[in-house]
Amino acid sequence: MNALKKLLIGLGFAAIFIFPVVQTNPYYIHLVETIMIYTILLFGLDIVVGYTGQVSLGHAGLFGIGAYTAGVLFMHMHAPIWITLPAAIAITAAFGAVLALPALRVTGPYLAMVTLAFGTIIQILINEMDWLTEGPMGVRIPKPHIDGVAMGDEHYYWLVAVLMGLSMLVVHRILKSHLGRAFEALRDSPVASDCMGVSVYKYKVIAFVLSAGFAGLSGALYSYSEQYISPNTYNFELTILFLLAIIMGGRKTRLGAILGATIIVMLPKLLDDIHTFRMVALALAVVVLVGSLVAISRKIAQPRTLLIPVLGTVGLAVFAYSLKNITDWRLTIFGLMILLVVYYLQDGIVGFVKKCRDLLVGQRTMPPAPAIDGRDAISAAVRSGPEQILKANNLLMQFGGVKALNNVDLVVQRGSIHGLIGPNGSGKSTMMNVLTGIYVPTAGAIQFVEEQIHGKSSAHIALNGIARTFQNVQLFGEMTALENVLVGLHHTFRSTLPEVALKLPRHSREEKEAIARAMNLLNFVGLADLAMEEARNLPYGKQRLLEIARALALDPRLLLLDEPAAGLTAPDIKELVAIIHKIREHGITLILIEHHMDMVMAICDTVTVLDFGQKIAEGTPAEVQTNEKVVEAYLGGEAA
Ligand SMILES: Nc1ncnc2c1ncn2[C@@H]1O[C@H](COP(=O)(O)OP(=O)(O)OP(=O)(O)O)[C@@H](O)[C@H]1O
Repeated sequence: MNALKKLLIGLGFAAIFIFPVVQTNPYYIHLVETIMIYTILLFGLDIVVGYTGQVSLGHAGLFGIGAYTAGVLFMHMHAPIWITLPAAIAITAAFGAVLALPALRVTGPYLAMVTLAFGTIIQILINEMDWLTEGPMGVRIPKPHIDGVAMGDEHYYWLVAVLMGLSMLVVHRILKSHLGRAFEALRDSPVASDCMGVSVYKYKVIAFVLSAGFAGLSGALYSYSEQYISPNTYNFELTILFLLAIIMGGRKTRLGAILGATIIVMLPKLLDDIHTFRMVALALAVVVLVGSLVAISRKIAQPRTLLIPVLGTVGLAVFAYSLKNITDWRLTIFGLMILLVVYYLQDGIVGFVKKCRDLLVGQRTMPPAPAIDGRDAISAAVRSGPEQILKANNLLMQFGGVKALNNVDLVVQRGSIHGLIGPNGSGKSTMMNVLTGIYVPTAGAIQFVEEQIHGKSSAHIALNGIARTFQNVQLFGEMTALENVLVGLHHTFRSTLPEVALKLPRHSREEKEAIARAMNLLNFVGLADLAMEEARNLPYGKQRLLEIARALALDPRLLLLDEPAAGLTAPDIKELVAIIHKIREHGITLILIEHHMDMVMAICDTVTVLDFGQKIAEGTPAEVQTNEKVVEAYLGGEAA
């Protein structure tokens, strides 16, 4: 974080703290307090929605659990706030775990469906369980007492402000750590995450439980703030508002959460009064009109694309001044404004402002890459293991009637480069997927080093020494090259969530060591200069090299390269071949799938040839090249 950003955050918090001193009207103090309480929930929701890319429709329910934990503990036991807040966090996080553990086992929209049902059930339960929650009557809960004296409104406001600041710090630290990188990686490419030893299921659950914890804290603070809670508050509409707040503010930014909370709290209030609404509509129209004129004059955008937002906002302003009464139109206007923002600002307001800044001021320069310390990037341990490092027996992989692998045996010698070739559809990629646990073979066994690995998860296999690259590059596009390699180094971190949140020495040390190691790995494949560039912006050839560096971060004994030269230019292929030789010199065994025959014949020690899922030949490149079956099946045209 640069000095200017720190200064702005400091000033922002100073303004929040001074607010109740300069503005003593309790109505406004309460409004800002509500924004801060919602912000805490949105910090957590952004972990699930923005970082892991899941949709939760149950955060209003979780918010309700937090509120009722505080309410019920106070009502039945007169528990003080220092008990109700931690209890709300723990109980809501536990509910989050109960929800997430089954829902996240499967991919797809299950989390959305399960959380939707959960939100509804929670509201019904709160209503029905009068013996605990007083049902529709609701629960009254006074402001917290300290030493027997009730806190004043300002003091409670400051407590909320401190807790929001702490939440922001904790969330920021988590998201900048190996945990945050795991969340982001699993959204960008779940299959690559699993193959980097970062279990998609485990980290989705962790993200959801964390998020639920923040919803619990937010709910408990809300109950003291409102001093009365009832089941109606925690409805589906509130869940949608929370989601919209993330989308409108901008995902993956703390400022986006603050902005989103401000919008969902303030917008309905602004629409209460026709004069305020007119002013807002006019200001919006002027901003959009001037912004569009600047964009068109600088040739940043086409007039055609800006027509609808300009007409929409100008139309809204005209409509505002022609209205006599806003009451009947409130919801429609609210919905239309949200639609406009969601449709036109897909990266949210923060994302839009960043884009405008980049366009008007120019892209910001890349921050400098961390230093390279010159240590060997590859650990010596990768050289160990039995002579036959991989033994696959009678592998059968059946998809319906298709036998993608039909009783294939494969033995790979330690320290060799083993080529796997065959015509399109012969089963090479299926073999990679079976070896890395993406597919569980229908029959057969795989022994890697001393362990039977068939049926084991991809993350387990990755952590036990088999790394891979992908035929279609599977990088974590929104992360930098350095962060991509750091995901590969996830297995080197031992620090726990509290250590990350409190920034304890072990975590700082691990992060420093991982960054140094990642820089050495990037240097190994010649990408050190591009360490701070986002992976999606790298040229294609460099992306393939980055995948190799990321795979090497796992300290693999066996590295599987799936068509690494596909789509590369001749100089890129030369660079790639040099890197493959270097990897082998370090003692790492390689399996190489390639269609570039000259490359396979030049660098492989042994070549296995597949055709229609069966092994038709195996031997040295020279033997394979002259094998009749191979010539017929694969090299037929060229040989002829
Ligand atoms: N998930 C799947 N479901 C159904 N069929 C599959 C699946 N994966 C592979 N196959 C089938 O298995 C066969 C082997 O495919 P595979 O992708 O392993 O071949 P390949 O040798 O890697 O081909 P290419 O060189 O084109 O990548 C093909 O007939 C393919 O359609």
